[in-house]
Amino acid sequence: MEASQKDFETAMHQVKLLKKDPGNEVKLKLYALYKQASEGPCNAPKPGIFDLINKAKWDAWNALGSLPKETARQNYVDLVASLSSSESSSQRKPGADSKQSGYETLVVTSEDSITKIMFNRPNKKNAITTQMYHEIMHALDAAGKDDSAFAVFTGNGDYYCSGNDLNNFTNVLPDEVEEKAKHFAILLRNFVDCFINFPKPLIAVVNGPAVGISVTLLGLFDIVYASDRATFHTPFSHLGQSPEGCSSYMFPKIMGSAKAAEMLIFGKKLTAREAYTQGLVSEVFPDSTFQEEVWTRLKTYSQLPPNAMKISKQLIRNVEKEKLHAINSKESSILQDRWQSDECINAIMNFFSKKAKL
Ligand SMILES: CCCCCC/C=C/C(=O)SCCNC(=O)CCNC(=O)[C@H](O)C(C)(C)COP(=O)(O)OP(=O)(O)OC[C@H]1O[C@@H](n2cnc3c(N)ncnc32)[C@H](O)[C@@H]1OP(=O)(O)O
Repeated sequence: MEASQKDFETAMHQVKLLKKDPGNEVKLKLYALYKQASEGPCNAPKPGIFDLINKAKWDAWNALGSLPKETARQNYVDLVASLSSSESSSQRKPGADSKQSGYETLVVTSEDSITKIMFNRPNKKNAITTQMYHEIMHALDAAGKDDSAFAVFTGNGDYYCSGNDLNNFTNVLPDEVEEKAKHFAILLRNFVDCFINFPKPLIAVVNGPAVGISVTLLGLFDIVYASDRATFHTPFSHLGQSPEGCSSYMFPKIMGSAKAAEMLIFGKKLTAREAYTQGLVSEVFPDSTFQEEVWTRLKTYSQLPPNAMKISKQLIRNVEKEKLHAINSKESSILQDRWQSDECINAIMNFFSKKAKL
């Protein structure tokens, strides 16, 4: 299948996550393909002979001649995929129980055929920064292709995750608000798409309170285990925002529209038991034995035939995939407007002036 504009945008994000410098030759190739894919054949004036860097870039772009934009886009996506996958395989020893390097906001490990992706900003209650969104997308992409049976998300410290890091919205100058909102909407859509598309069973081990996007995404997980200390809170109206992560569709489907509305419109916080009763959580465990019980169970499940589990997950989920992509796109575009509203801007300012704690 031909690479879409969305694949192209995702690849552009992935390039920023490469840890190793791919070298000048590859960088020139990436530059040339990017220009060809976004602007078509080289139309810029040739730089002067002593302008070595710009001349090298111009030469690389010009060398692509009349290569169609779509082919350039595909080649760009393929090149980035090969750079990312060679980087992740060189970071991992085959068959070893390994902590994967290259992540700053996550701890990603592979053990017992399980890829564990742990939010790792315990001092900030695991709030998700822009960097963390990118690292999660990268980790999911790698986990979808590695030889693990399934992927598990959990949090380091007392929280599972406090949702979007509200600092993502600070330090934005008034004339940048519109552009930033557009940028975040694209990031959000790409981020949630990675969960919709994840091909293997996706499991959440909710070790403590969960807020915002870390809750809404649970509707796209296959199994959710929760400590009895966990709570589930989606304070979108308090923040002048609106639901994401496909929760506007998945939550009413899971718990019925009356219960979903209490959460998504009024921001009602659920206990783990309530979330279980409403079908968002598969099982609740006492906090004192949570880690031991859950991981023992997951290790047993991870020995089941991986292809059978993958196929079953896809059978369950794929019927609604297109619908979920459309819902994600709609939710992201509504949020793009919300982030520019006075309601939202005031709510974020209140959080940082500590007037309003959820
Ligand atoms: C690309 C953009 C995509 C956006 C997608 C849309 C997503 C939407 C959402 O996720 S909405 C939900 C956003 N989350 C919140 O509003 C939670 C805000 N945090 C709180 O209300 C509280 O911090 C708490 C209830 C989670 C925990 O309270 P408490 O136990 O009293 O701890 P502290 O408040 O002292 O927190 C410790 C430390 O962490 C910082 N922090 C916690 N959560 C966030 C956050 N979401 N964003 C930024 N910072 C956060 C908090 O400020 C403290 O920092 P400090 O020690 O003061 O430096």
